[in-house]
Amino acid sequence: MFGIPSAKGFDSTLALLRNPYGFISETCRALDTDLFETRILLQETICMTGAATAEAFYREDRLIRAGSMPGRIQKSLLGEGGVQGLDGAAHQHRKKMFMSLMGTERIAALEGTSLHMLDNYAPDWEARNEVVLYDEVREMLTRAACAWAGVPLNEAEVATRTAQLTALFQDAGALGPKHWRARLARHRLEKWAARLIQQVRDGELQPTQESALHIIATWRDLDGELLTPRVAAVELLNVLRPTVAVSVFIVQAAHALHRHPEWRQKLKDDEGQLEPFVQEVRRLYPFFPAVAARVKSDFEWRGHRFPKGYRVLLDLYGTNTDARSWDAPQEFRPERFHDREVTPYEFIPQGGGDHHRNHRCPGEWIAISQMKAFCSFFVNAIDYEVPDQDLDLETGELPPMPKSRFIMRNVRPRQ
Ligand code: HEM
Repeated sequence: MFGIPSAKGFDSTLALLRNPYGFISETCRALDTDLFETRILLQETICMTGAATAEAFYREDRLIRAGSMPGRIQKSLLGEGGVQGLDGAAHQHRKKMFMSLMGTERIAALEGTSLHMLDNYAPDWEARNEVVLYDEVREMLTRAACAWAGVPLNEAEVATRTAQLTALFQDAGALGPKHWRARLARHRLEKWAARLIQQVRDGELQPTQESALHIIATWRDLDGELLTPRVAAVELLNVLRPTVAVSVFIVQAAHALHRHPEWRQKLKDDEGQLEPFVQEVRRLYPFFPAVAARVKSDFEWRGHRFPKGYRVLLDLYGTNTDARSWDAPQEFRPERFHDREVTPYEFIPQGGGDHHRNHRCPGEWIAISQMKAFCSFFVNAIDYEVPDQDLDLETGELPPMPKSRFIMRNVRPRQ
């Protein structure tokens, strides 16, 4: 049996914070390995990258999620008691609730709602000299997500809920006041969402049967009990927050269209190119750096010993850009998806493995369909200019966005 190689130094927390998308893969390359041991937040941690390690990571009989997330991420981004921290039968049962929201018709309904929003917003964009795309899309997706989920949202609330839902994914990983802003946003959103759940249970609100609000408010866990209002609130936010977060992918897609203008014409000529284009954005633009689990009991993998209780981090970004799986991995080449079946372990921007059995993101179809709808709108429905601005991705931020948030000027309908 071989020991797992160790990273230099006593603790790698700072190195990871400084370089969240490169630390694991670069350390692996330096050590000529695909996994190594270190300490993160003073805890023994095994970091891994690449498709083979992803396959090992999604062995849920060996690696569990309970207690794997740092408390500060739970108190801001994820909330407590939600599906992310469940294991085994309890996880699979709760996951059914999310998967039941993802039927083809429901995904199409959300896409239709967003397209309707775009039609409503476009005349206003035309009337203004400039628009900041990220701000517009976040607000549109807040409206669309709430409408689709059966959540009432009056006009006076839109700006506040948009800002709060954004704080959950944009400020959670930050240090200092931004992080506290995310925690405050979570506190307020959970109170709001718990009240909605209670109103449905009391018959004061009657969202449609297929809406997320109805399904979550009436879901029963394996013990036959309704979710507590607080846990149901966490799960409702597990639908609203990430749907608004798709705005990041949409801005990244607009950025890719700008940096690779030849793709505008390709997308116009052939809508079959939309899917490879958005898949390449999801592969190459950084979003979530890694996911975490914990070793359930000692096991061996390829001769390496994984001791019980160790935290394990799987490098998502490094796996999506691993030269062992992808030719010229740092080049933007949507055509690589034309004739390629990807395994559930080499292309993992939203986690890997099986959607039903593992913790893989149930929202992948939403992300893909929303990105396609917005890209199609950008190339077929409007013309716009992209004025000089700082379009470098701000890698000190999680997720990285262009500093300018992508300004569009002189938006007009396509003739
Ligand atoms: C913005 C684009 C999105 C990204 C980058 C993203 C990313 C992720 C990642 C990395 C995971 C963890 C996978 C793992 O632990 O193995 C995850 C899980 C999850 N995502 Fe997403 N996601 C996105 C959109 C969505 C959407 C639109 C929804 C729902 C409407 C959603 C709901 C969830 C839920 C409920 C989980 C927990 C699943 C489980 O623990 O079984 N996500 N997502």
